[in-house]
Amino acid sequence: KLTNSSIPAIAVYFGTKGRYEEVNPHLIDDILFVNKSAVSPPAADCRSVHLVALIRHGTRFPTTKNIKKIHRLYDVVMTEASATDQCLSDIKNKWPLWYTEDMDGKLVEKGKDDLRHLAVRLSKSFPSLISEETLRGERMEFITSSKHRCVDSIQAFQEGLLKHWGVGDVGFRHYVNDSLMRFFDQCKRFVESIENNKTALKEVKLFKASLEMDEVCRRMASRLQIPPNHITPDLVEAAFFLCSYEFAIKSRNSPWCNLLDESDAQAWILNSYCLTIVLEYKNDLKQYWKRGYGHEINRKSSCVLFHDIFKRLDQASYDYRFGEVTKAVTIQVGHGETLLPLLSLMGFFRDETPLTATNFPMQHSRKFRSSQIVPYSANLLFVLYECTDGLRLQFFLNEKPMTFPNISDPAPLYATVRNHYSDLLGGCDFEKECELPKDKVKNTEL
Ligand SMILES: O=P(O)(O)O[C@H]1[C@H](OP(=O)(O)O)[C@@H](OP(=O)(O)O)[C@H](O)[C@@H](O)[C@H]1OP(=O)(O)O
Repeated sequence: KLTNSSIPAIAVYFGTKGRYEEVNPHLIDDILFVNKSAVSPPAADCRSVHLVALIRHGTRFPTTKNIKKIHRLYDVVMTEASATDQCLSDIKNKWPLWYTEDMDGKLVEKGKDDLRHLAVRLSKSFPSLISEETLRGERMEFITSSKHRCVDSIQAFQEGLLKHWGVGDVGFRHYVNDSLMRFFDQCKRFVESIENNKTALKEVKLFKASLEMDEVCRRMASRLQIPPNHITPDLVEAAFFLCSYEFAIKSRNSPWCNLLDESDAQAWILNSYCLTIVLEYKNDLKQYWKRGYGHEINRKSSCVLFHDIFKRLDQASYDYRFGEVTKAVTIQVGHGETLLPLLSLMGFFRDETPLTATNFPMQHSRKFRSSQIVPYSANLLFVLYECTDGLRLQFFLNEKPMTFPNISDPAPLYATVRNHYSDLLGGCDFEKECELPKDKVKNTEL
């Protein structure tokens, strides 16, 4: 078990490379703990009848792209750094470079545990829905993205349930559905205008060339005693990622973290030059412009998933009115890039001022903070309850109840939620939104 001193002070800033435990710190002491009052029905006369869970895969290795950057950083530090402090000596003498390119984003053992434990907690939270009986009655469905880390995650989730229920193999199945869980790959407009368009992330590029980032590079160069122009933003980021990966994968507070640790962090925060918060912002800029509010197509590419979720809720609500709810649970596993567009489409974590390269100093209290929203095994839950006055819907992010944007009731009537999203429900057509603009179609045809 980790003690507080083995948790890097900067772990809450790791963004999409952060541990789930950082957003739910009570899990550090008891990974199976469930806050019963947070997940209990909204009123005594309510009973849960349907649940849709959208889950990000668990802790994973770095992608090949980032493993290459880690190797470059290691080479520079080993050949050029001349500082004489303990931190550098630990890196040079005690830290073996163990990342290889074939690890490419695969799920790690801790990642399997993330999903096994989440499965147990969700079963404890919603015992009448996520139950052996529901499973045996074929009222539970498992859907995943085709990526190895997601398939391995859904299998770990199923293992967690079996162990919790104390039963042997029950012939769990899962369905791969990339149209739903990797909609971004199939949305031509997104691929053309964001993924393959160098200018789509220009704010990220500009921020990498900003004064803040420049200062961050200079500070790291001076810490290592390396000529300042030899430390690039990519290398500083590699050190940040290394600290986060070592911690998430191996639960180690590695010497790379000490390199980033600034005892005078508070003062630097005031100056906007704290290494960690600058790097956190850089990552949030990527998420914002690639998966969030930055470009409309980011959000709209998730229309297909949005409709699928409401189709399931509608079906449950229809069944409820005319008999018994047949399907009880859908568990869907995907990526950060599955969850963030959907959250943005639904209006969560929207800041009045867009995140840009130049307004970092005024974004300290921004809502769009990926560390809080999409750590490994992040999850969105839509839970439908039957209550005396009708069906009600509750939304949870990372097992904590959240209100829908502009609806104050924590568990509004399902009809109210449908009404709130009526424009999206009546439109938001994936095919239409994802069509290439006419001129682009011509270009590709030529
Ligand atoms: O910066 P990396 O290479 O880790 O980016 C990954 C994505 O990770 P994220 O930016 O969310 O931290 C990864 O998302 P995940 O939820 O599956 O971890 C994504 O699938 C992958 O394509 C990488 O994106 P990129 O296009 O290389 O930036």
